Amino acid sequence: MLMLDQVTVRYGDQVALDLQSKIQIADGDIVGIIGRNGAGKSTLIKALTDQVAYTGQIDKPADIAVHLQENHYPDTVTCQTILEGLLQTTYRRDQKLQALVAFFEFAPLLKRKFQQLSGGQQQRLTIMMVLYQDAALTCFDELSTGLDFETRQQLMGKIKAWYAEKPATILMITHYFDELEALANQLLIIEQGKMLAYGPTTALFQEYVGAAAIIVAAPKLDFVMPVGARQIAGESGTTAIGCDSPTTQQAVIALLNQAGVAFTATRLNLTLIYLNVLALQQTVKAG
Ligand SMILES: Nc1ncnc2c1ncn2[C@@H]1O[C@H](COP(=O)(O)OP(=O)(O)OP(=O)(O)O)[C@@H](O)[C@H]1O
Repeated sequence: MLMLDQVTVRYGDQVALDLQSKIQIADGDIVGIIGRNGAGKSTLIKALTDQVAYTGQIDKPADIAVHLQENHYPDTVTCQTILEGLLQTTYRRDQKLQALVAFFEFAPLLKRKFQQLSGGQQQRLTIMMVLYQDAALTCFDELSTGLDFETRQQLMGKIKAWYAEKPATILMITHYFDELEALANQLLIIEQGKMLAYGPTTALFQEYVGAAAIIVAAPKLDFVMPVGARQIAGESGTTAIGCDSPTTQQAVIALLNQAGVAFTATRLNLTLIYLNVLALQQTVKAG
């Protein structure tokens, strides 16, 4: 169990994180942490791992593994030497490391130097070192930034498969909501250092979007919404419709089909949760 209570971090005069309430994360939860650039996401991980001073209380496991945004390794030695040096082991005699290297299909790259790897391969090396630790809590900070869609999907698939049978708690910061959808069961939204929403992804969808939603790739629609359906915040150029039940969703779908309009139907969409949490906060501020 991980618990953060009223955690505040200051950099000089600036308050970078001010969580104001209590956050409890259960063992085995995979928590996606999202928010704009500079929201305080990395600062939260830094507080958890004692890289910055904080006020408030944090109860955490003794062993935490962290994947940082930036990783630098020596240029002159091979990846195998980096692995063996940092993990203090010998590849030939370490079955756990061998299994990890096989799982991440890294064996052909062991003799290469770090700078001879592609971005995705560099990430795989770092991820292997993080996973090797088998920590009770693992934090990933933007591990797929700069990678192409396919490489990101592959990495996420690997991480998901690796943890499928393991009781690990994971915090994952990312700007790619699609990759969280497949992985996270909890979502923490941070904005200007404050917690805007935290809870199971399904419960947040229900609360901020509806029982179901429809996304139409057009900024405007020309029909009257059925009862129980309402336009909600969506990505620009699209119209998002929140529905209070699957039946309402079906009614909207029937209208769209009649009008010959293409759409996507969804029961869980993190982008819609995020945009509607932000929209609600702006309404509260304005009011
Ligand atoms: N060492 C530091 N000294 C001073 N200010 C800092 C320091 N590190 C971060 N900040 C500031 O604290 C705030 C939160 O930064 P943080 O890195 O936690 O944001 P983030 O949500 O992780 O952003 P991003 O998505 O861009 O990585 C920002 O305004 C940032 O400029």
